[in-house]
Amino acid sequence: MDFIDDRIERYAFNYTEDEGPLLTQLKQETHEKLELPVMLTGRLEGRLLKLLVQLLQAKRVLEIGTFSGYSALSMAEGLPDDGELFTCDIDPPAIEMAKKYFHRSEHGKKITLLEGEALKSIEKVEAPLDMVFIDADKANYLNYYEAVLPKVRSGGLIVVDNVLWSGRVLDPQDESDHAIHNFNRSVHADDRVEGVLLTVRDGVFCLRKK
Ligand SMILES: C[S@@+](CC[C@H](N)C(=O)[O-])C[C@H]1O[C@@H](n2cnc3c(N)ncnc32)[C@H](O)[C@@H]1O
Repeated sequence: MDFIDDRIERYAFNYTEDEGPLLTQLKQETHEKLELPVMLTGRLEGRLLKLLVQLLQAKRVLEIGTFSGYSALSMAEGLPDDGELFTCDIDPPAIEMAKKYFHRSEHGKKITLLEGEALKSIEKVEAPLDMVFIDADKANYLNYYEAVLPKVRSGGLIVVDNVLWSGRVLDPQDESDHAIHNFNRSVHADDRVEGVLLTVRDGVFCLRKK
């Protein structure tokens, strides 16, 4: 994820709202203890997710791919006290760390963590959803999109991470490259949504359900 100039990335980071001490600590512990800490969204995208939740005045949000809980806690911050965020993952060490931080956060009470395969977890979450954040295995992106779209209310948002895949979408080679490129093409041609592909971090597709 090094296709944006470091100085520009740092500048954007510095002029984005602070994430607060708990999320900074979560980020540090993720880097110390979990594999692939680069998967954590971080301050720039985390604050964007919180902003989107606030702008939508969302009350029900679903996340696919919790990891250590950074993006879940970021979005939960934007929810009202009676808001609900469902998030799911299959990786026990990541789930354990996420639970610890959900417990420590004042926003943790809004979060329900569903353990197991995402497609099974999606079935358990009832409509209507105001926003969905897709950030798990890339090969299943279209499956997740199709599974959540009927549950999203009209005017709601599906936000999809890593859609530029470090620039590899320009010349797809392996299975994940092709999966993401095909996902981008499919949703762009889908009349049920209107989309904007943001060049934030590794690419963030914002798809508004008509
Ligand atoms: C990119 S990370 C999520 C990062 C997280 N949103 C954040 O900002 O910190 C992707 C996560 O998806 C999870 N995952 C991968 N395949 C999955 C599946 N089939 N069902 C549920 N979770 C899955 C992985 O265990 C991993 O924790």
